[in-house]
Amino acid sequence: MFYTKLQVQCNTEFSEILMAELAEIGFDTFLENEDGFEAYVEEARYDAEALEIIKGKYADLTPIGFSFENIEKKNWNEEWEKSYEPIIVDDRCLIRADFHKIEKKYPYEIVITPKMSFGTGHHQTTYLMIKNQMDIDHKYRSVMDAGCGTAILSIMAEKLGAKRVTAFDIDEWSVINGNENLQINNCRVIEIQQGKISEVSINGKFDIILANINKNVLLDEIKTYSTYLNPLGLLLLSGFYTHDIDNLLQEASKYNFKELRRDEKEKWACLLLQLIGE
Ligand SMILES: C[S@@+](CC[C@H](N)C(=O)[O-])C[C@H]1O[C@@H](n2cnc3c(N)ncnc32)[C@H](O)[C@@H]1O
Repeated sequence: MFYTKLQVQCNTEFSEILMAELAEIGFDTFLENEDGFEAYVEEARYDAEALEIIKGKYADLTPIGFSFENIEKKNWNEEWEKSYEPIIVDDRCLIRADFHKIEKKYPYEIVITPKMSFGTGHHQTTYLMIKNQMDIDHKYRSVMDAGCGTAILSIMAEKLGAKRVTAFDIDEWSVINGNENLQINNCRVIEIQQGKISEVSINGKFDIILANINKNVLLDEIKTYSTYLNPLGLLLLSGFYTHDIDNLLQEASKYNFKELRRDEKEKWACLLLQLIGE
């Protein structure tokens, strides 16, 4: 069997939406790389016309490049594994796929099977979230993971001692892939739902909310996060650039958040906020 491998060159802000569009036309594995991402589809399901429609839809919004090659299935796993490197966050957490050999033990280890869901640790924002989570006391805390992708942050939360994690994502692939990853990592306290915060079922309040989504969704939802946090609860945000920090802080200040810490990696930002009294 042959697969078509498509290399998509695009601005990182468009990766997520383009992956979703390609998933609609049969692509089922996505891997981010320096230029954008790789997408794979069985050759028989490759639909050049549908791809042209997607190209046309985004042509005026952003420059996008597509190049493709056909790969035989026997080489396909090899190809995919070659381009998926393990990640070490801060010398404390190893994020790897199950086919990677473990060469050194780290205090934390997360196994992620990368499919189409965002969140393998390769993106700066996931890296920043994991790094900052490791400095937050999660023991016996209740945690919300908004926009969970592969559920990588939920898995980290459980490994750090969280007593319950409510995770959700608008993307149904995230629920499927997230649950696979929960199994591989022997997680017990995480529940994943599909939908936005206003659509999923949420019980009680939380000590920590993790939200790595994007600037616009965060600006819209900061108010809602404040209603789900216990007093002095923590909100860890990423998915936006350093130049968006002031905008987010201004919105957060309307709902009694104060900044505890900021971090950045290659222009991507991460903010740790705390809900203070009225
Ligand atoms: C930047 S990825 C982060 C994934 C993962 N949490 C991580 O840190 O790697 C953002 C995720 O949020 C999801 N998403 C986008 N808008 C959302 C919304 N309004 N509510 C919930 N999830 C959303 C996307 O489907 C995507 O999986």
